[in-house]
Amino acid sequence: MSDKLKDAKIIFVVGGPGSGKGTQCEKVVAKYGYTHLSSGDLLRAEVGSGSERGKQLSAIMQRGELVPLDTVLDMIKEAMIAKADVSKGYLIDGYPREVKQGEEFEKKIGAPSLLLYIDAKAETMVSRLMKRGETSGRADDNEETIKKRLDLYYKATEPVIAFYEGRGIVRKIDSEGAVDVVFSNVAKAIDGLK
Ligand SMILES: Nc1nc2c(ncn2[C@@H]2O[C@H](COP(=O)(O)OP(=O)(O)OP(=O)(O)O)[C@@H](O)[C@H]2O)c(=O)[nH]1
Ligand SMILES: Nc1ccn([C@@H]2O[C@H](COP(=O)(O)OP(=O)(O)O)[C@@H](O)[C@H]2O)c(=O)n1
Ligand SMILES: [Mg+2]
Repeated sequence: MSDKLKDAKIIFVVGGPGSGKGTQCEKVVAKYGYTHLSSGDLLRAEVGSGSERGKQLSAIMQRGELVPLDTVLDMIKEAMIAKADVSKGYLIDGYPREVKQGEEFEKKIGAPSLLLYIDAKAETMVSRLMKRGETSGRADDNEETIKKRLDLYYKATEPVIAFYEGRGIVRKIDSEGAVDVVFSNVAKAIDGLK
């Protein structure tokens, strides 16, 4: 465990591609002042830098596959440490993607006190992502990659939720409705934290 992050309050935000994780995290930042770290955004920033590592990441992400665990975890940890002195807590969005990622996070950083499970139907997620793809500029917001991201989500990421359910820290949030309705339930889950 890292000293600087020893007592940090950590919330994992998990859900399928396009379920609305980023949308809800923005609202949590506005209301609670938490630090939002989207693993996908961190990776896209590395791709955008044009570095050699970014080029390798870009290819993996375009295929809808997972980048190596250590790469993502190091990026998250670095970003957390950079905010350690001012942060009230962290929203870790889009991580863990598989049980092993969660285990490594806990070894290197710390344990989450809550897992927000943002849940929407597959067809809802696909249609949101197709719509977002019209303007997002994201190379992975296309039909073929969306399908792979979804498949991988059900195979690798859903077991993460079951893993943390065993610890009683999962709060399932139905995200089929309007953004503000979803957020009222997210806020209830966070208010329940002590
Ligand atoms: N109707 C409705 N649309 C939403 C809601 N949340 C998000 N959206 C839309 O769905 C799309 C995806 O939302 P994001 O917040 O980017 O989803 P994400 O889970 O971060 O997706 P990834 O970054 O692909 O993992 C966006 O274009 C949003 O406008 C919601 O609660 N209700
Ligand atoms: N922890 C993570 C997060 C993202 N990624 C990669 O980054 C891509 C985009 O992640 P994201 O969280 O922004 O979006 P979704 O795939 O959840 O819609 C994923 O499809 C993976 O290729 C990863 O490998 N590991
Ligand atoms: Mg996102």
